[in-house]
Amino acid sequence: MRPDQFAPEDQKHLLPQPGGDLVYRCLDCGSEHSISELLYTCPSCGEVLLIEDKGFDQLKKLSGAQWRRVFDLRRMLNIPALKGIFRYAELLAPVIPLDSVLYLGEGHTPLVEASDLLKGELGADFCFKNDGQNPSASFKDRGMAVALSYINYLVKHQGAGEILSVCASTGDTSAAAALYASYLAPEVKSAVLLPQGKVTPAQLSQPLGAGARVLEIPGVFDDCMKVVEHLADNYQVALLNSKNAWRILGQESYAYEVAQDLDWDLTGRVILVPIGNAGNISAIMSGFMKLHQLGIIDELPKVIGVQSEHADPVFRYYQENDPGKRVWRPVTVQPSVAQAAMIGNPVSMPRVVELARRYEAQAGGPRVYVVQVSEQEIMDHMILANRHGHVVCTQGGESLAGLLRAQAAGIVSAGEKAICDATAHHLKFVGFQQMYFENTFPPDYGVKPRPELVNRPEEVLALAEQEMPGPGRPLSGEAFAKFVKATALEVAARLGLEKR
Ligand SMILES: N[C@@H](CCOP(=O)(O)O)C(=O)O
Repeated sequence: MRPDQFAPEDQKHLLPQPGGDLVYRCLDCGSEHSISELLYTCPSCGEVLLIEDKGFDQLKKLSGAQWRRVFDLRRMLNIPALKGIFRYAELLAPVIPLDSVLYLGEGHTPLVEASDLLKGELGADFCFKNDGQNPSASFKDRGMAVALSYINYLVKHQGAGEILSVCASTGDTSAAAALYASYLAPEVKSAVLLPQGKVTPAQLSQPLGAGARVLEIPGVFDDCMKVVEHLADNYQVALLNSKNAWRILGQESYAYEVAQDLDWDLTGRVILVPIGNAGNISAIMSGFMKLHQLGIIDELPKVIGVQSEHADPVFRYYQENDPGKRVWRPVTVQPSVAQAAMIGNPVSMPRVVELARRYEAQAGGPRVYVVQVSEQEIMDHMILANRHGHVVCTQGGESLAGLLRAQAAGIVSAGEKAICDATAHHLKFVGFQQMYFENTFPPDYGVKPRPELVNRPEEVLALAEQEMPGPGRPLSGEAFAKFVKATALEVAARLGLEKR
């Protein structure tokens, strides 16, 4: 619909107006810094930042019901800038005018209900939110849409010159960063740093295809991240990891979409999200808190972070119940099938600690948990989900495995319903499925296939005394008819088909 087709009283708030009073706020010393330049850490104390809207209370001029109506009506608009996550512009980055919004089709990924059979088998009530259905096939596109829209705004309206964006990545961030940056060529160029051999072939192909400089570094993601942080501290580059607080704003849209798709009713809902660099869980908590503060939702859902036992620093941190006694200790990661989350020193840990504290204060009690799962559980649950109609990556398997652990631990109770985050597209991680089906996992993963979950192609290649077609050697006439009949007979026998 066009804006002029809406009722006059609805037109007033239909199109977001540039506004807000955004500042970087340091999570440690509390100092405030202008957003006129790109900052990643506090110039006063070096801690990570969040972007805060000092004008947020102005949004309370509309009631929760009015905001719900605005966001619901915007669904009907055919304005590209509002088709994606900027539908929630006032909550994300209201300083960015619509003419600078970069929309590549991100957001509004589906909530897919688990089948009754799968729910019954697992004894759990849940759906997946398929964030693999974003343009570069992961949730990172949400964050990039805001970070690159802001860069676009700086270039278009603030006279910023050429920008080189950099990021470290386990595969998804680099794919998203390269894609969004390439849309803004030639003003924006992109370089990505990858831990050599620790990114799947599909993920490696993505930044290459988008024309980014791809630099492979020895070590793991944490090593690449340190190099990128050094670059950002010492050179003219735009850092696109979630250390960049604009990324966090974009990823809050996950929470807004979940709430909207559930008709803004989060009663008895539980959110399961894998933790890697910890930007996503930070964003999700922040997003739900904003909705709650504006009266758009009445209840804050439980948020459960999930980590593999091969990369579990956040889980370990929260093992200590007494907040005063918790000690942050990065870990050395082991090979993990949840490769996107194979991170031992997440840059957003200070955000997690602070936002979880605020979340629970706002909710009036415990609402944030972290559970740990095994590599075996991740693989088993990814495959189990996928053979019940889902398109779930290893991180999605991690979310589902986390749900079952959370149920066993009494964190999720009967009657509660979970939303499991499938963070990326399954096809990025098919190598792990193949290793499972072929039983070729290197021992350090600790994964053995469950026979009932294994699936292998069967060859129907050579039939006795039957001429078969080959590449560049098609059959024709009588020979082709005989081939079709003989092969169909063989297939029917293997499938146990009865003749009509
Ligand atoms: N899993 C990530 C790691 C970097 O995360 P970010 O959200 O801080 O960019 C990836 O895909 O690279």
